[in-house]
Amino acid sequence: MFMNAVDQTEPCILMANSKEEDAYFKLEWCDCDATGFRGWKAIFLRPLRGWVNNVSQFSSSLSRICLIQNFDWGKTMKNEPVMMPLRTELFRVCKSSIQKTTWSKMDEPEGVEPICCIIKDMQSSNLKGDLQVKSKKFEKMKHTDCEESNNSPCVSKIQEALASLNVQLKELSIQRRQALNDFLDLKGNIRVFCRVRPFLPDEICGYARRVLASDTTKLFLRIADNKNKQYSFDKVFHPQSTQEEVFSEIEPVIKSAMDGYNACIFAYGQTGTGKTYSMEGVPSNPGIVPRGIRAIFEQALESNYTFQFTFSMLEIYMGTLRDLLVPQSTKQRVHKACLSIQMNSLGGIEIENLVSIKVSNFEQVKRLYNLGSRSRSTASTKSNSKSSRSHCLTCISLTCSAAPERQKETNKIWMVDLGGSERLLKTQATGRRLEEGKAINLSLSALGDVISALQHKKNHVPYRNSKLTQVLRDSLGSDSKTLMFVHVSPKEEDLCETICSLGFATRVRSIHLESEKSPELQAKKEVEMDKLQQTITELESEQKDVQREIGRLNERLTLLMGFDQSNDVHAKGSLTVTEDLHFNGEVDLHNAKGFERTSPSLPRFMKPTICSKQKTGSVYLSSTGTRKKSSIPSKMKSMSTSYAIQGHGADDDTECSQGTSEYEIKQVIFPEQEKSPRSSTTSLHDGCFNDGSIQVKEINKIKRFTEDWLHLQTTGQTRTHNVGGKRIFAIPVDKRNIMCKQQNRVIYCNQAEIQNFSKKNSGSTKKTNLNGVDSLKSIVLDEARRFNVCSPTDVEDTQPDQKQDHDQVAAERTGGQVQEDLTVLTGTPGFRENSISVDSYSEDCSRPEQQDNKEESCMLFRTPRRSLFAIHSLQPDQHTDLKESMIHITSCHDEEQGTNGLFLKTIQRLWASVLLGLGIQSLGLGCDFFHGLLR
Ligand SMILES: Nc1ncnc2c1ncn2[C@@H]1O[C@H](COP(=O)(O)OP(=O)(O)OP(=O)(O)O)[C@@H](O)[C@H]1O
Repeated sequence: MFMNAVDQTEPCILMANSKEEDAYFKLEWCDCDATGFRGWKAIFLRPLRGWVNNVSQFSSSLSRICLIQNFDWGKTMKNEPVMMPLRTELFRVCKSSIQKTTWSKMDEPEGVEPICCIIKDMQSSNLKGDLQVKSKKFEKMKHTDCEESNNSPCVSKIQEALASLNVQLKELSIQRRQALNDFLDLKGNIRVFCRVRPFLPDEICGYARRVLASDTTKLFLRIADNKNKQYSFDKVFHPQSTQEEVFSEIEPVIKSAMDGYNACIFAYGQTGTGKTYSMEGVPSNPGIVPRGIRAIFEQALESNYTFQFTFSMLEIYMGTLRDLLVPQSTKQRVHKACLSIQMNSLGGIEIENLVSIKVSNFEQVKRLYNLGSRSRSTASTKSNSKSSRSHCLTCISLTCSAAPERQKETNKIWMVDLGGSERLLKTQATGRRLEEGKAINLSLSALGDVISALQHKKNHVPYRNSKLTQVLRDSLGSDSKTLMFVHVSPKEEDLCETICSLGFATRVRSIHLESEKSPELQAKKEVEMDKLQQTITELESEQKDVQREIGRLNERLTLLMGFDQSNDVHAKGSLTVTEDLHFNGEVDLHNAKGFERTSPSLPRFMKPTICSKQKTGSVYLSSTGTRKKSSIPSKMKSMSTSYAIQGHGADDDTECSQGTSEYEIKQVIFPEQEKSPRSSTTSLHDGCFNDGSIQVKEINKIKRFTEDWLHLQTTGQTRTHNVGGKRIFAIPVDKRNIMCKQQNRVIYCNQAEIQNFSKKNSGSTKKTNLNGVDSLKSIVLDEARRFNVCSPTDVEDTQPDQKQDHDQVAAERTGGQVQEDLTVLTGTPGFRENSISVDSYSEDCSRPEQQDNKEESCMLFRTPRRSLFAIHSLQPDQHTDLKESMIHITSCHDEEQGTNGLFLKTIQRLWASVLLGLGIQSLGLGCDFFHGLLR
């Protein structure tokens, strides 16, 4: 018996009944382990079938429970009154078991008392002690005797219970994740479905011959009167299948994505077969994308972790990547940022310059999606009056840093509405339509090759053959989940296209066909899948129970302690995505290289290089807190402008990029501010600084500055310049008041003032002296950079021809008029600040397109447009930081004027020396380096 085993200080095996599965724990006597612990340790002995793979993780958490208690069981066993803590401990270790209403004694190892008996015993016995077990489910937590006059024992009990519940939740989550993954593995990580479109109202005619028939997994095609062909799929959706039915196949993949796996969902098929209908749906009947996104948010809310989501949308049009969330117009096409596909050190794909917007609820995504869809390239074809002429890729990226059991910290779901495959001979397309068709077919064929190679587990997977497969590289294959919906038309006249589509499907699904050859294997697989499905459902309901209990205890703790315990590490379980909602709406410009957030005060040479970051892996891991690059083109156009690609006849026009303006994006993210983008200076007041202090004024100045500047851009009065390989926004000085920086201040001045100023300083060709510009500026920018208020503008986003253009402009520079004080806001480290002559901008302004307005002079601001968004999205703690930085700014003002200047300068120098030393050390240069220098 158990007692005897303990008395004899022999290792003891306990049986815990959970889910009718056997879970064994070993209680091991430990004389002295590495931590100095002496006593009984509960060690997980055997994984639950198909649930727990990581035994060491599981056992370590159990061991930790013993260690937390630090209870020497060996010493106390002989003493009956102190049996209670031992039993409490067992109760805790096997807490998942106590939820069961029935306990079986099956497979009991001889001489071992099952844990269920101990727990039953505990329920009936009236033992002394502070724990009363009153019912089978969490009664310990529910009835913690808080009637005591002194709250602290009660608080500690709740905290203990919370800690224990959190451990339990984690275990359940691991088990559920594993079960789900096993389930999807059995189903197949690459699955192919077929959806048959119904006849459309104008296609229905009495003599239409049916060429398609289907059952749940097979599609029968009548290719001649006496010849049928059969195709197998994971599932076939017949014409009457609803969007809900289709989405039921997506749901497990969404769950898997919540567990940290990448996922990719495609809609493939001939033009006009319902790809967009499946992906997007219609307002009355939404498709996979809206349903999927809604499900993601719902699951995040239910989860006990905090998630961050970003949304991006792009299209691949004739082999070119286009950001659908970036405002574009005909003119801007020259300046628009180039999206380039990069791979980080961990093999993750990132698209440099792709705008990704932090989102926190379904409505935001919906509005962004609608904006993006409007910008898609569409055209009228013979088969579809609004045919998509590109592949449209929608991406939701999920980041959850506090969940080690997730597969990846950041993962993504791609939902892809592929361009319609078409037989060019049949469509008789010419001109641009022909080119578009060719490009689509080529990339679809490349996609087929990749999926087929993955299915056959080939050594070489030809990802590089198309932009589409390059973008999706990390979401196709390995442990990613891929679903392909092949759409077919029911029409007889589309038979050839249908055969082509089904041929594609067969190719990408080949491995499954092989496995289906054995019906026994298939039957076995199905039984196993049913079991796993049941397990998942049970685990999910258990998880919900535990989460509810955690929430309840947290509330109780809050009441007792008078503050929100959700910040407490033990109460972490109650945190949900809503926590993150305050920090929404930030336009997050992807930096594929994932620069980590380095201190802006470090000189550039001290900062880790990309290589060193890749070595340490920080490139990938810090991707969420990265410096962001700006890619938004400078001008914004009102929506609804469409343009034709030049050089083609009207018939060839492809509507694309219908001018999603930044203002529109802002409206999506900050609807409450949409009426007056210029007057929304109150949000910071609403945050922390509503005391009217000087710091607040400074913040408001900066905010006004960015807002005015944004306004200028919104009204199209800015242009971009390419200087030193950097993309820079320039603001022409016109008759309206503009802001400029002079003598350490952001000031507002009008045209006349600027001209006066320019005259005073005319003739000089001095370079911008940033040392003299002002400390305020650099500090503000440093701080801004730190919070991503001022996103770095060192975007290498110009096309090669633009770079050339710039070089030419730079060579033509002559003496300027606008001088250093009407100057440049400093940029990111590494920008050749001291070598930038403001002259270039005045010169630049005299280029042909600017000459129309002779009065115009130019100002250069390296502040990107996203500043405004980022300022709005500062979190309260960031406000505090900013406030501190403003205090710093104020002190710098004093420094220049006051008597403490020398002292402060000395401190600054000392600090710089320390940073220098640290930097050198971080570069890994030790004593040898210094000796080398001295030699
Ligand atoms: N399952 C369905 N039920 C009802 N209508 C459908 C269904 N599938 C497609 N349709 C209708 O068929 C028409 C064409 O569909 P859709 O635009 O989605 O095709 P597509 O494959 O995306 O075409 P393209 O490749 O040219 O963009 C639309 O009017 C759509 O509403």
